Amino acid sequence: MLAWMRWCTLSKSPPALARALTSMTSGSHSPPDMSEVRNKLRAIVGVSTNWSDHLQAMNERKALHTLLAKSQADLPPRRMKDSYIEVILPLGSQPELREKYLNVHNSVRFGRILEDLDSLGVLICYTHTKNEAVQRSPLSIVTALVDKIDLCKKVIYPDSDIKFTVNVSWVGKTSMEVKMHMLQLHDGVYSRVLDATFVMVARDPENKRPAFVNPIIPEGPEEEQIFKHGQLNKMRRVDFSTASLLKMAPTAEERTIIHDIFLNTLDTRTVSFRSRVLPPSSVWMEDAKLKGLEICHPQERNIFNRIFGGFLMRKAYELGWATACSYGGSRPYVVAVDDIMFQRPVEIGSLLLLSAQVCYTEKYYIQVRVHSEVYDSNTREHNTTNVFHFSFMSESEVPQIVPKTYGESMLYLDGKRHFDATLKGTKDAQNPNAIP
Ligand SMILES: CCCCCCCCCC(=O)SCCNC(=O)CCNC(=O)[C@H](O)C(C)(C)COP(=O)(O)OP(=O)(O)OC[C@H]1O[C@@H](n2cnc3c(N)ncnc32)[C@H](O)[C@@H]1OP(=O)(O)O
Repeated sequence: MLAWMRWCTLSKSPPALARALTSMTSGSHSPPDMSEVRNKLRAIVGVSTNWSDHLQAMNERKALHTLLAKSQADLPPRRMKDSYIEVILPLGSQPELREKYLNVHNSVRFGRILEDLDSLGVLICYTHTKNEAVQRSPLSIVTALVDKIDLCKKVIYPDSDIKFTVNVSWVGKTSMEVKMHMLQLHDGVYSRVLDATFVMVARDPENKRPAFVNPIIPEGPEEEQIFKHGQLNKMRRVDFSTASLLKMAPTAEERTIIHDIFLNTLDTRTVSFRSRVLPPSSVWMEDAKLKGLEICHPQERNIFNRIFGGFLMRKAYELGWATACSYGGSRPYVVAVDDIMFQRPVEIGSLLLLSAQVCYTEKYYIQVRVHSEVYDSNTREHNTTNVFHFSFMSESEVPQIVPKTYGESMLYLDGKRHFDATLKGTKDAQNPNAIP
C-alpha cells in the first residue's frame, strides 16, 4: 500500500492529546497566522531588522548569558500542552498570499511549507522554554535534524486555508523533539496533509555552546507513550548513524545486492571486469545528477544571522524535485523526507554548492540525495553543511538507477536504507494516479 494511504489509515483522526488541546485552545480567540510567527521570533530573540545593525544586535545578546540555567534541574518542568499551538496559513481567506506559495501545477510549493515548518518548530521550542520573568530569551534555538516528514496527500491546494498544530513531544538535556501536523480545509473540515518530526537544539545567546532546556513531564498514558517514542527515536538515530556506510562495511545481504548489480552490467562478450554494459531500461548513476549554486545573501538570514534552515531545505528540495522530474520524465510527488541533518551553520555571504543525485529507484519511486557544502574562496576549503533525503513518486514507472563505482554503490545502499526506513510496507506500488 502507498505511504500516504498507510499513514492515513493509521491516523484517521488526530491523537487524543491534540483533540484535547484543540478543544482547550479553541475559545473565542482565533489562532495566529504564519506571518505572526516570524515577528514573534524576532521579538523573542531581539534581532535587528537591518542587516547593517546585526553586529550591534548580536553584541546586545551577549548580556543574556547571565540568564542561562547552570543545570537542567534549575528549570521548571513543562507539560506537552504548555507548548501546543495552532497556526493558520490563510491561503483561502487571504488570496494575496497565494502567489508566494504557488507552483506551476497550481498546487502549493512544498519548499515553502518546509520553511514554515522550520519557523514553527523554533517558535514552539521558545514557548516550551519561556521564562515569564524576562522579555528576551537567552537561548539560540537551531534546527539540528528533520527526522521525518510523511505526506498523506498528493496535492496541497493553493486556495484553501492550512492549519498547523505543533507541540514539543520529548526533551533531552539541550535538545527538543517537536511534532507537527499540517491539515487543510475541505468542505468545512480540516483533513490531514502531513506529519513531521524535527529536533531542535538550544545554544547560548551567541550560538556557541549548548544550553539546558526545561524538562518535560508527560501527563497520562498517551503522553507517556509519545515521550517514550521520543526516547526510542533518539536511540534509533544513534543506531542508524553507528551503522553508517561511512563507518561500517555493508551487510552480507547488501553486498550481494551490489555484486548482483555488478554481474548484471558485465559485458558477456569480453568477459572483462572493466567492460560494463548498461542493462535495458536503466540509467547510470553518473547520468542522474543536477548541481546548483546559491550565494547566501543577508535576506535569507535567520534570527541569529546565519542562513535560515528553511531556506536551505527549500533550495535543496527544489533541486531534488528537478532531479526527480528530469529522471522520471513526468511530474514527481514528494512522499517522504527524512534524516536531514544540519551539521554546521551556513554563514551569510557563503557560496553554497548543492548536488542532487538519484541514488535508488523502485517501480514508481525515486530516492534523491542532496548534498550541500560551503566553499570558502579564501582557504579553498569545502565543508559539508547538510545531507537531505527525499522520496518521490512518479506518475509512471521509472528506469532503474545503476551504480558503476564502489562509491556510487554505497550511495545506492544508503538510498535503499532510507527508502526502506521511510516507505517500508509500501513498496508494492499501486497506480499512483489513484492517490488522493
Ligand atoms: C528572521 C526570522 C527567521 C525565523 C526563522 C528562525 C528559524 C531559525 C532556525 C534556523 O534556521 S537554524 C539554521 C539551521 N541549523 C543550523 O545551522 C544548525 C547547524 N548545526 C549546528 O550548529 C550543530 O551541528 C548543532 C548545534 C545542531 C549540534 O552541535 P553539536 O554536534 O556540537 O551538538 P552537541 O554534541 O553539543 O549536542 C547537543 C545536543 O544536540 C543533540 N544533537 C546534536 N546533533 C543532533 C542530530 N543530528 N540529531 C538529533 N540531535 C542532535 C545532541 O543529542 C545533544 O542533545 P542533548 O543535550 O539533549 O543530549
